[in-house]
Amino acid sequence: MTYIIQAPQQINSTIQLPASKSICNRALVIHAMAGCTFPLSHLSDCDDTEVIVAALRDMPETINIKAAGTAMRFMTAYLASTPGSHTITGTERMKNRPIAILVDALRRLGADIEYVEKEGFPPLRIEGKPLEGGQIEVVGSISSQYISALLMIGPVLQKGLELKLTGEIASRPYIDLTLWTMRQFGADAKWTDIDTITIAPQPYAKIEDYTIESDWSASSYWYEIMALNANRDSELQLDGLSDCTKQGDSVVKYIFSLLGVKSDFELRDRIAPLKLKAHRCTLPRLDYDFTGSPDLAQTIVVACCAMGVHFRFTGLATLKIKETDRIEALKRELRKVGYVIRDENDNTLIWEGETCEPTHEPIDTYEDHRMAMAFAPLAFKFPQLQINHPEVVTKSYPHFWEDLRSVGFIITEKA
Ligand SMILES: O=C(O)C1=C[C@@H](OP(=O)(O)O)[C@@H](O)[C@H](O)C1
Ligand SMILES: C=C(OP(=O)(O)O)C(=O)O
Repeated sequence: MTYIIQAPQQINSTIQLPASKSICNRALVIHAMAGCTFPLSHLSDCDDTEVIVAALRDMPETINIKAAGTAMRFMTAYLASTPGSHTITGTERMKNRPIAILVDALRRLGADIEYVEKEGFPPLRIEGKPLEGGQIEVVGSISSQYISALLMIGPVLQKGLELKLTGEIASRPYIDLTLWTMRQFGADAKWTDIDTITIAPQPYAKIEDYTIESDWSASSYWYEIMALNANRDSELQLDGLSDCTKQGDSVVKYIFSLLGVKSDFELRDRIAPLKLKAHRCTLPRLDYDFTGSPDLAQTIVVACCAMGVHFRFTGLATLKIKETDRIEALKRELRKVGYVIRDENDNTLIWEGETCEPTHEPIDTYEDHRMAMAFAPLAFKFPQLQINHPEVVTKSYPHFWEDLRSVGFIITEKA
Protein backbone atom coordinates (compact mmCIF):
# COMPACT_ATOMS: atom_id res chain seq x y z
CA MET A 1 0.00 0.00 0.00
CA THR A 2 1.08 3.60 -0.69
CA TYR A 3 -0.43 6.77 0.83
CA ILE A 4 -0.60 10.14 -0.91
CA ILE A 5 -0.55 12.90 1.68
CA GLN A 6 -1.79 16.47 1.49
CA ALA A 7 -1.17 18.77 4.45
CA PRO A 8 -3.64 21.37 5.81
CA GLN A 9 -2.95 25.14 5.83
CA GLN A 10 -3.77 25.53 9.49
CA ILE A 11 -4.17 23.25 12.52
CA ASN A 12 -6.45 23.85 15.50
CA SER A 13 -7.03 20.47 17.12
CA THR A 14 -6.46 18.16 20.06
CA ILE A 15 -4.68 14.82 19.85
CA GLN A 16 -4.79 12.02 22.42
CA LEU A 17 -1.36 10.43 22.07
CA PRO A 18 -0.88 6.66 22.54
CA ALA A 19 0.43 5.39 25.88
CA SER A 20 4.22 5.14 26.09
CA LYS A 21 5.26 1.73 24.78
CA SER A 22 8.42 1.93 26.89
CA ILE A 23 6.46 2.40 30.12
CA CYS A 24 3.78 -0.15 29.12
CA ASN A 25 6.35 -2.83 28.36
CA ARG A 26 8.24 -2.27 31.60
CA ALA A 27 5.05 -2.18 33.69
CA LEU A 28 3.74 -5.39 32.08
CA VAL A 29 6.87 -7.41 32.82
CA ILE A 30 7.19 -6.04 36.37
CA HIS A 31 3.48 -6.54 36.98
CA ALA A 32 3.87 -10.22 35.98
CA MET A 33 6.88 -10.61 38.27
CA ALA A 34 4.88 -9.09 41.12
CA GLY A 35 2.39 -11.92 40.61
CA CYS A 36 -0.50 -9.56 39.86
CA THR A 37 -3.52 -11.27 38.33
CA PHE A 38 -5.65 -8.22 37.45
CA PRO A 39 -4.84 -6.60 34.09
CA LEU A 40 -3.08 -3.25 33.73
CA SER A 41 -5.36 -0.59 32.27
CA HIS A 42 -4.78 2.11 29.63
CA LEU A 43 -2.11 0.11 27.85
CA SER A 44 -1.03 1.10 24.35
CA ASP A 45 -2.69 -0.90 21.58
CA CYS A 46 0.54 -0.82 19.56
CA ASP A 47 2.12 -4.02 18.21
CA ASP A 48 5.15 -3.79 20.53
CA THR A 49 2.94 -3.81 23.61
CA GLU A 50 0.38 -6.30 22.30
CA VAL A 51 3.07 -8.95 21.76
CA ILE A 52 4.05 -8.75 25.44
CA VAL A 53 0.42 -8.81 26.62
CA ALA A 54 -0.20 -11.95 24.53
CA ALA A 55 3.06 -13.64 25.58
CA LEU A 56 2.45 -13.09 29.30
CA ARG A 57 -1.20 -14.10 29.03
CA ASP A 58 -0.78 -17.30 27.00
CA MET A 59 2.86 -18.25 27.64
CA PRO A 60 2.95 -20.48 24.52
CA GLU A 61 5.86 -22.82 23.96
CA THR A 62 7.01 -20.62 21.07
CA ILE A 63 6.68 -16.91 21.67
CA ASN A 64 6.77 -14.70 18.57
CA ILE A 65 7.69 -11.20 19.63
CA LYS A 66 7.59 -9.91 16.01
CA ALA A 67 9.61 -6.68 15.56
CA ALA A 68 9.58 -5.46 19.20
CA GLY A 69 13.14 -4.98 20.48
CA THR A 70 12.10 -4.16 24.05
CA ALA A 71 9.77 -7.17 24.14
CA MET A 72 12.53 -9.51 22.86
CA ARG A 73 15.06 -8.29 25.41
CA PHE A 74 12.70 -7.92 28.41
CA MET A 75 10.98 -11.28 27.82
CA THR A 76 14.34 -13.09 27.41
CA ALA A 77 15.37 -12.05 30.94
CA TYR A 78 11.89 -12.77 32.29
CA LEU A 79 11.75 -16.26 30.73
CA ALA A 80 15.28 -17.10 31.90
CA SER A 81 14.34 -16.39 35.52
CA THR A 82 10.84 -17.94 35.48
CA PRO A 83 10.38 -21.76 35.49
CA GLY A 84 9.27 -23.14 32.09
CA SER A 85 10.64 -24.04 28.63
CA HIS A 86 10.18 -21.60 25.77
CA THR A 87 11.54 -20.58 22.37
CA ILE A 88 11.44 -16.87 21.71
CA THR A 89 11.60 -15.62 18.13
CA GLY A 90 10.61 -12.66 15.96
CA THR A 91 10.66 -11.16 12.47
CA GLU A 92 13.55 -11.65 10.03
CA ARG A 93 14.91 -8.27 11.14
CA MET A 94 14.69 -9.36 14.80
CA LYS A 95 16.78 -12.41 13.92
CA ASN A 96 19.49 -9.96 12.86
CA ARG A 97 19.34 -7.67 15.90
CA PRO A 98 22.15 -8.67 18.33
CA ILE A 99 21.36 -10.14 21.74
CA ALA A 100 24.67 -11.77 22.81
CA ILE A 101 25.44 -9.16 25.49
CA LEU A 102 22.18 -9.97 27.27
CA VAL A 103 22.46 -13.75 26.80
CA ASP A 104 26.06 -13.78 28.09
CA ALA A 105 25.07 -11.71 31.13
CA LEU A 106 22.11 -13.98 31.91
CA ARG A 107 24.32 -17.07 31.53
CA ARG A 108 26.75 -15.55 34.04
CA LEU A 109 23.80 -15.23 36.41
CA GLY A 110 23.15 -18.98 35.93
CA ALA A 111 20.59 -18.94 33.07
CA ASP A 112 20.13 -21.80 30.61
CA ILE A 113 19.81 -20.25 27.12
CA GLU A 114 20.77 -21.66 23.71
CA TYR A 115 20.83 -20.06 20.26
CA VAL A 116 18.46 -21.90 17.92
CA GLU A 117 19.88 -20.57 14.62
CA LYS A 118 22.71 -18.02 14.49
CA GLU A 119 25.12 -17.54 17.43
CA GLY A 120 24.43 -14.14 19.05
CA PHE A 121 20.95 -13.60 17.61
CA PRO A 122 17.33 -14.70 18.20
CA PRO A 123 15.60 -17.17 18.19
CA LEU A 124 16.56 -18.44 21.65
CA ARG A 125 15.67 -21.62 23.51
CA ILE A 126 15.27 -20.82 27.20
CA GLU A 127 14.92 -23.23 30.15
CA GLY A 128 13.72 -20.88 32.86
CA LYS A 129 14.60 -21.41 36.53
CA PRO A 130 15.18 -19.35 39.69
CA LEU A 131 18.53 -17.55 39.31
CA GLU A 132 21.01 -16.74 42.01
CA GLY A 133 22.05 -13.26 40.86
CA GLY A 134 25.08 -11.38 42.19
CA GLN A 135 27.63 -9.00 40.65
CA ILE A 136 28.30 -8.77 36.91
CA GLU A 137 29.78 -6.37 34.36
CA VAL A 138 27.85 -5.54 31.18
CA VAL A 139 28.75 -3.46 28.13
CA GLY A 140 26.49 -0.41 28.14
CA SER A 141 27.24 1.05 24.71
CA ILE A 142 25.18 -1.16 22.38
CA SER A 143 21.63 -1.10 23.77
CA SER A 144 20.15 0.02 27.08
CA GLN A 145 17.46 -2.60 26.57
CA TYR A 146 19.89 -5.34 27.71
CA ILE A 147 20.53 -3.39 30.92
CA SER A 148 16.83 -2.71 31.52
CA ALA A 149 16.02 -6.40 30.96
CA LEU A 150 18.60 -7.45 33.57
CA LEU A 151 17.58 -4.76 36.06
CA MET A 152 13.92 -5.74 35.97
CA ILE A 153 14.63 -9.31 37.09
CA GLY A 154 16.98 -8.04 39.84
CA PRO A 155 14.41 -8.08 42.67
CA VAL A 156 13.50 -11.75 42.05
CA LEU A 157 17.15 -12.97 42.02
CA GLN A 158 18.16 -14.73 45.25
CA LYS A 159 21.10 -12.38 45.86
CA GLY A 160 19.70 -9.38 44.01
CA LEU A 161 21.89 -7.76 41.36
CA GLU A 162 24.86 -5.44 41.16
CA LEU A 163 25.40 -4.30 37.58
CA LYS A 164 28.59 -2.50 36.57
CA LEU A 165 28.27 -0.88 33.15
CA THR A 166 31.32 -0.54 30.91
CA GLY A 167 31.87 1.75 27.91
CA GLU A 168 29.85 4.84 27.05
CA ILE A 169 26.25 4.26 28.14
CA ALA A 170 23.77 4.38 25.24
CA SER A 171 20.17 5.50 25.75
CA ARG A 172 20.78 6.19 29.43
CA PRO A 173 17.39 7.89 30.07
CA TYR A 174 15.75 4.52 29.35
CA ILE A 175 17.79 2.94 32.16
CA ASP A 176 16.56 5.64 34.52
CA LEU A 177 13.01 5.06 33.27
CA THR A 178 13.42 1.36 34.17
CA LEU A 179 14.68 2.17 37.68
CA TRP A 180 11.82 4.64 38.19
CA THR A 181 9.18 2.11 37.04
CA MET A 182 10.71 -0.57 39.28
CA ARG A 183 10.62 1.77 42.28
CA GLN A 184 6.96 2.51 41.60
CA PHE A 185 6.38 -1.22 42.08
CA GLY A 186 8.26 -1.20 45.40
CA ALA A 187 11.75 -2.21 44.26
CA ASP A 188 14.91 -0.98 45.95
CA ALA A 189 16.76 -0.04 42.75
CA LYS A 190 19.35 2.72 42.44
CA TRP A 191 22.64 3.96 41.03
CA THR A 192 25.23 3.28 43.75
CA ASP A 193 28.22 4.58 41.78
CA ILE A 194 28.79 6.47 38.55
CA ASP A 195 28.70 3.19 36.58
CA THR A 196 27.01 0.79 39.02
CA ILE A 197 23.37 -0.02 39.73
CA THR A 198 22.30 -2.09 42.73
CA ILE A 199 18.99 -3.93 43.05
CA ALA A 200 18.00 -5.45 46.40
CA PRO A 201 16.47 -8.97 46.51
CA GLN A 202 13.12 -7.65 47.62
CA PRO A 203 9.86 -8.76 45.91
CA TYR A 204 7.85 -6.30 43.82
CA ALA A 205 4.66 -4.89 45.32
CA LYS A 206 1.26 -5.56 43.71
CA ILE A 207 -0.07 -2.24 42.45
CA GLU A 208 -3.71 -2.02 41.40
CA ASP A 209 -4.04 1.42 39.93
CA TYR A 210 -1.20 2.37 37.63
CA THR A 211 -1.41 5.39 35.31
CA ILE A 212 0.67 5.23 32.14
CA GLU A 213 1.76 8.50 30.56
CA SER A 214 1.48 9.04 26.81
CA ASP A 215 4.45 8.61 24.49
CA TRP A 216 6.87 11.52 24.18
CA SER A 217 8.56 9.87 21.17
CA ALA A 218 5.17 9.93 19.40
CA SER A 219 4.76 13.62 20.29
CA SER A 220 7.86 14.38 18.20
CA TYR A 221 5.92 13.97 14.92
CA TRP A 222 3.44 16.60 16.12
CA TYR A 223 6.25 18.96 17.01
CA GLU A 224 7.62 18.42 13.52
CA ILE A 225 4.17 19.04 12.01
CA MET A 226 3.85 22.33 13.91
CA ALA A 227 7.38 23.39 12.90
CA LEU A 228 6.79 22.65 9.19
CA ASN A 229 3.26 24.12 9.15
CA ALA A 230 4.81 27.30 10.60
CA ASN A 231 1.44 29.08 10.72
CA ARG A 232 1.14 31.54 13.62
CA ASP A 233 -2.61 30.91 13.76
CA SER A 234 -2.20 27.15 14.27
CA GLU A 235 -2.44 25.66 17.74
CA LEU A 236 -2.29 21.99 18.67
CA GLN A 237 -3.13 20.42 22.03
CA LEU A 238 -1.46 17.13 22.95
CA ASP A 239 -3.13 15.13 25.73
CA GLY A 240 -1.66 12.54 28.09
CA LEU A 241 1.83 13.99 28.72
CA SER A 242 3.39 15.38 31.88
CA ASP A 243 5.96 18.13 32.33
CA CYS A 244 7.56 16.09 35.14
CA THR A 245 7.87 12.99 32.97
CA LYS A 246 10.65 10.41 33.31
CA GLN A 247 10.71 9.74 29.53
CA GLY A 248 14.01 10.91 28.06
CA ASP A 249 12.40 11.78 24.72
CA SER A 250 10.64 14.70 26.43
CA VAL A 251 13.84 16.53 25.43
CA VAL A 252 11.95 16.98 22.14
CA LYS A 253 10.30 19.97 23.83
CA TYR A 254 13.69 21.64 24.18
CA ILE A 255 14.99 20.68 20.72
CA PHE A 256 11.90 22.04 18.98
CA SER A 257 11.98 25.21 21.06
CA LEU A 258 15.20 25.91 19.11
CA LEU A 259 13.27 25.20 15.89
CA GLY A 260 10.52 27.66 16.76
CA VAL A 261 7.85 25.52 18.47
CA LYS A 262 6.66 26.84 21.82
CA SER A 263 5.33 24.35 24.40
CA ASP A 264 2.94 25.34 27.14
CA PHE A 265 1.74 22.89 29.81
CA GLU A 266 -1.50 23.75 31.59
CA LEU A 267 -0.17 22.24 34.83
CA ARG A 268 3.42 21.52 35.78
CA ASP A 269 3.14 18.67 38.26
CA ARG A 270 0.99 15.99 36.60
CA ILE A 271 -0.48 14.78 33.30
CA ALA A 272 -2.03 17.84 31.68
CA PRO A 273 -2.82 19.31 28.25
CA LEU A 274 0.23 20.55 26.36
CA LYS A 275 -0.30 23.34 23.82
CA LEU A 276 2.05 23.81 20.87
CA LYS A 277 2.39 26.97 18.81
CA ALA A 278 4.85 27.68 16.01
CA HIS A 279 6.98 30.82 15.76
CA ARG A 280 9.41 31.84 13.09
CA CYS A 281 12.61 29.77 13.20
CA THR A 282 15.77 31.75 12.61
CA LEU A 283 18.23 29.07 13.65
CA PRO A 284 20.90 28.63 10.94
CA ARG A 285 22.37 25.38 12.27
CA LEU A 286 21.87 22.80 15.01
CA ASP A 287 24.45 20.49 16.58
CA TYR A 288 23.12 17.83 18.93
CA ASP A 289 24.21 14.55 20.54
CA PHE A 290 21.46 11.92 20.32
CA THR A 291 23.17 9.28 22.52
CA GLY A 292 20.36 9.59 25.08
CA SER A 293 17.42 9.95 22.68
CA PRO A 294 18.05 7.87 19.52
CA ASP A 295 14.34 7.58 18.64
CA LEU A 296 14.14 11.35 18.03
CA ALA A 297 16.91 11.39 15.44
CA GLN A 298 14.79 10.70 12.35
CA THR A 299 12.24 13.37 13.30
CA ILE A 300 14.88 16.05 13.85
CA VAL A 301 16.94 15.13 10.76
CA VAL A 302 13.90 15.36 8.47
CA ALA A 303 12.60 18.54 10.16
CA CYS A 304 15.97 20.31 9.88
CA CYS A 305 16.35 19.47 6.17
CA ALA A 306 12.85 20.75 5.43
CA MET A 307 13.51 23.93 7.43
CA GLY A 308 16.91 24.59 5.87
CA VAL A 309 18.69 24.21 9.24
CA HIS A 310 22.17 22.77 8.70
CA PHE A 311 23.26 20.20 11.26
CA ARG A 312 25.86 17.91 12.73
CA PHE A 313 24.20 15.16 14.78
CA THR A 314 26.36 12.78 16.80
CA GLY A 315 25.64 9.79 19.08
CA LEU A 316 23.83 7.90 16.32
CA ALA A 317 25.80 4.60 16.40
CA THR A 318 22.84 2.57 17.71
CA LEU A 319 20.63 3.60 14.76
CA LYS A 320 22.19 0.89 12.63
CA ILE A 321 20.73 -1.96 14.74
CA LYS A 322 17.19 -0.71 15.16
CA GLU A 323 14.14 -1.58 13.00
CA THR A 324 16.36 -0.91 9.99
CA ASP A 325 19.74 0.73 9.47
CA ARG A 326 18.28 4.19 10.07
CA ILE A 327 21.42 6.02 8.93
CA GLU A 328 21.26 4.43 5.46
CA ALA A 329 17.47 4.75 5.29
CA LEU A 330 17.60 8.49 6.07
CA LYS A 331 20.36 9.15 3.54
CA ARG A 332 18.57 7.26 0.78
CA GLU A 333 15.04 8.59 1.32
CA LEU A 334 16.03 12.24 1.85
CA ARG A 335 17.70 12.19 -1.58
CA LYS A 336 14.28 11.46 -3.13
CA VAL A 337 13.11 14.88 -1.89
CA GLY A 338 16.38 16.60 -2.77
CA TYR A 339 18.47 16.67 0.41
CA VAL A 340 21.96 15.19 0.44
CA ILE A 341 23.08 14.28 3.95
CA ARG A 342 26.25 12.37 4.72
CA ASP A 343 27.45 10.17 7.57
CA GLU A 344 30.79 10.03 9.33
CA ASN A 345 32.35 7.42 11.65
CA ASP A 346 29.17 5.32 11.74
CA ASN A 347 27.70 7.64 14.38
CA THR A 348 27.32 11.12 12.87
CA LEU A 349 24.98 12.68 10.32
CA ILE A 350 25.87 15.97 8.69
CA TRP A 351 23.98 18.35 6.42
CA GLU A 352 25.67 21.50 5.10
CA GLY A 353 22.78 22.44 2.82
CA GLU A 354 23.75 20.23 -0.12
CA THR A 355 20.82 19.44 -2.41
CA CYS A 356 20.12 17.32 -5.49
CA GLU A 357 17.33 17.15 -8.07
CA PRO A 358 14.34 15.54 -6.27
CA THR A 359 12.94 12.43 -7.94
CA HIS A 360 9.67 12.59 -5.97
CA GLU A 361 9.56 8.79 -5.83
CA PRO A 362 7.50 7.38 -2.93
CA ILE A 363 9.33 7.30 0.40
CA ASP A 364 10.25 3.75 1.46
CA THR A 365 9.76 2.85 5.12
CA TYR A 366 11.90 -0.31 5.60
CA GLU A 367 9.47 -1.85 8.15
CA ASP A 368 10.33 1.11 10.37
CA HIS A 369 7.41 3.02 11.92
CA ARG A 370 9.63 6.04 12.56
CA MET A 371 10.54 6.36 8.85
CA ALA A 372 6.84 6.71 7.97
CA MET A 373 6.02 9.11 10.80
CA ALA A 374 9.13 11.30 10.47
CA PHE A 375 8.63 11.74 6.69
CA ALA A 376 4.83 12.34 6.70
CA PRO A 377 5.14 16.01 7.83
CA LEU A 378 7.17 16.68 4.67
CA ALA A 379 3.75 16.94 2.98
CA PHE A 380 3.82 20.61 4.06
CA LYS A 381 6.73 21.10 1.71
CA PHE A 382 6.02 18.53 -0.98
CA PRO A 383 2.33 18.40 -1.99
CA GLN A 384 1.25 14.86 -2.95
CA LEU A 385 4.06 13.28 -0.90
CA GLN A 386 3.86 9.50 -1.17
CA ILE A 387 4.74 6.99 1.56
CA ASN A 388 5.09 3.24 0.94
CA HIS A 389 3.82 0.71 3.48
CA PRO A 390 2.27 3.28 5.80
CA GLU A 391 0.88 0.43 7.94
CA VAL A 392 4.30 0.15 9.65
CA VAL A 393 3.15 2.77 12.18
CA THR A 394 1.27 0.08 14.15
CA LYS A 395 4.57 -0.78 15.86
CA SER A 396 4.20 2.19 18.22
CA TYR A 397 1.34 4.44 17.05
CA PRO A 398 -1.53 2.51 15.38
CA HIS A 399 -3.86 5.52 14.95
CA PHE A 400 -1.21 7.87 13.56
CA TRP A 401 -2.90 8.29 10.15
CA GLU A 402 -6.38 8.72 11.66
CA ASP A 403 -4.93 11.40 13.94
CA LEU A 404 -3.38 13.13 10.91
CA ARG A 405 -6.76 13.06 9.15
CA SER A 406 -8.46 14.47 12.25
CA VAL A 407 -6.31 17.63 12.08
CA GLY A 408 -7.02 18.16 8.38
CA PHE A 409 -4.51 16.06 6.40
CA ILE A 410 -6.03 14.47 3.30
CA ILE A 411 -4.67 10.97 2.95
CA THR A 412 -5.61 8.77 0.01
CA GLU A 413 -4.53 5.34 -1.06
CA LYS A 414 -2.62 5.23 -4.35
CA ALA A 415 -4.50 3.17 -6.90
O1 LIG B 1 14.02 0.71 26.67
C1 LIG B 1 13.29 1.21 25.83
O2 LIG B 1 12.05 1.32 25.99
C2 LIG B 1 13.89 1.66 24.56
C3 LIG B 1 15.25 1.90 24.48
C4 LIG B 1 15.92 2.41 23.26
O3 LIG B 1 16.65 1.35 22.66
P1 LIG B 1 18.27 1.20 22.81
O4 LIG B 1 18.59 1.12 24.26
O5 LIG B 1 18.54 -0.08 22.09
O6 LIG B 1 18.88 2.40 22.17
C5 LIG B 1 14.91 2.94 22.24
O7 LIG B 1 15.53 3.11 20.99
C6 LIG B 1 13.71 2.01 22.11
O8 LIG B 1 12.79 2.49 21.17
C7 LIG B 1 12.98 1.90 23.42
C1 LIG C 1 14.08 1.23 18.36
C2 LIG C 1 12.77 1.10 18.57
O1 LIG C 1 12.16 0.02 19.06
P1 LIG C 1 12.72 -1.41 19.54
O2 LIG C 1 14.21 -1.34 19.67
O3 LIG C 1 12.05 -1.64 20.86
O4 LIG C 1 12.28 -2.40 18.52
C3 LIG C 1 11.87 2.24 18.28
O5 LIG C 1 10.68 2.18 18.66
O6 LIG C 1 12.29 3.24 17.67
